[in-house]
Amino acid sequence: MTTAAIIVAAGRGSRAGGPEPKQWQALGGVPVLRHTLDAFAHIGRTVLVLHPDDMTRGIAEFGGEVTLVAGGATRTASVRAALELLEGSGVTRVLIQDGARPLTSPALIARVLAALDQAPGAAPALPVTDALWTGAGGRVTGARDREGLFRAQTPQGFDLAAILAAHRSGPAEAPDDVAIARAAGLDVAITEGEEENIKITFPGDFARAEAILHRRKGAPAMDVRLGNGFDVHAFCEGDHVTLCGVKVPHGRGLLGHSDADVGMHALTDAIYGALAAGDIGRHFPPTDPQWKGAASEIFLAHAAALARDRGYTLTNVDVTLICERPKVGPHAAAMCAELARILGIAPDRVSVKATTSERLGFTGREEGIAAIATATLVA
Ligand SMILES: Nc1ccn([C@@H]2O[C@H](COP(=O)(O)OP(=O)(O)OP(=O)(O)O)[C@@H](O)[C@H]2O)c(=O)n1
Ligand SMILES: C[C@](O)(CO)[C@H](O)COP(=O)(O)O
Repeated sequence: MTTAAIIVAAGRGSRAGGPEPKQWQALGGVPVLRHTLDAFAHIGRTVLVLHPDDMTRGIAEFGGEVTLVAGGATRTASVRAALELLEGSGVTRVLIQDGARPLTSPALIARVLAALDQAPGAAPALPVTDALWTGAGGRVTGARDREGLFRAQTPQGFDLAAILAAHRSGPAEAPDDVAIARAAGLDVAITEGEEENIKITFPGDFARAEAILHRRKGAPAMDVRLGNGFDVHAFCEGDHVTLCGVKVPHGRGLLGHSDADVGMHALTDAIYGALAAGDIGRHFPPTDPQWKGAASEIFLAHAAALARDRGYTLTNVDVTLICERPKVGPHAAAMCAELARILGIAPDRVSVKATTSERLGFTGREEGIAAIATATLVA
């Protein structure tokens, strides 16, 4: 019996976002695909299916260890390309794996292979344990029986001749290869899947996968990130300043492209910093006229949403405003409440305080206000 792994990685990862398709993004310092290939290295022969645009990179990074083939417009077409390539190669069975599932364990692969000895198809799955509802318009409209329902995973293993024939005669598109196999009447055994055998699908899955990797390496599961931010705005003509979302009466205003909320800007940068996601200017360029006079709440809400999307919880933030005047103390509680509202966290996780610079420097000369901020994110 000669087995080959087929790793399909020709998708564009549109739901995961990021600067490049998810299979190329870093996980534990190397591309997601590196982990997936390593998990199947012991199988001996691997066919890696890549998007035509990625072939040059694929040859450079993995050319020496796998057979490369260009994928199609759908996952089904990508699998088919690899199956056709393997026909007549001497391979008798295949394990078809999502490139975006980097944490598949040797034990799970062994279970699929063992089940393949008894059936022409075998695939890992986990029973549905949560209650199942139907819903519409944000309301529960009914319930479904979860008995006998499973969440499908990969690798899905098959007799090569049987699954190739099923693909040739089957639907052009299907959710997975088990669906293709079943449409052709093949018997598919269910083997035990694993909660950690996740497919990277959404942005937050990267943080989940990182946490699993850390735990497997014996490192603490918790990913704690700290970011800092600093900002300065000069005084100008005006009758108030906006600080941490609160309008504070003052004999001067603050100069800036947006509403010049120096405290909120420092905090926004602290969150971007913790995420290693650049700074406020990268996400909201000052050259873009649409941000002229904008409420800084937009920037802070964006940074908080980015943190949530990546799977982080904002555990606390701390802002220090540096100015001689206006006096911040009487407004600090309102500022904390406003920041907490925008961030979607409890007010007791938000601190706003102020200090003077003892009349030294530009803040001491009352030429402007400076702010520093810290944010902690945990996944
Ligand atoms: N034309 C395609 C589409 C998907 N895949 C692969 O199939 C696996 C599972 O698909 P999915 O998670 O849906 O990946 P994408 O199609 O890349 O993601 P999205 O739907 O978010 O764009 C991935 O490893 C993906 O690269 C593929 O090889 N060829
Ligand atoms: C094949 C698969 O991974 C089984 O769970 C899945 O069907 C493919 O991914 P998608 O997110 O459904 O496109």
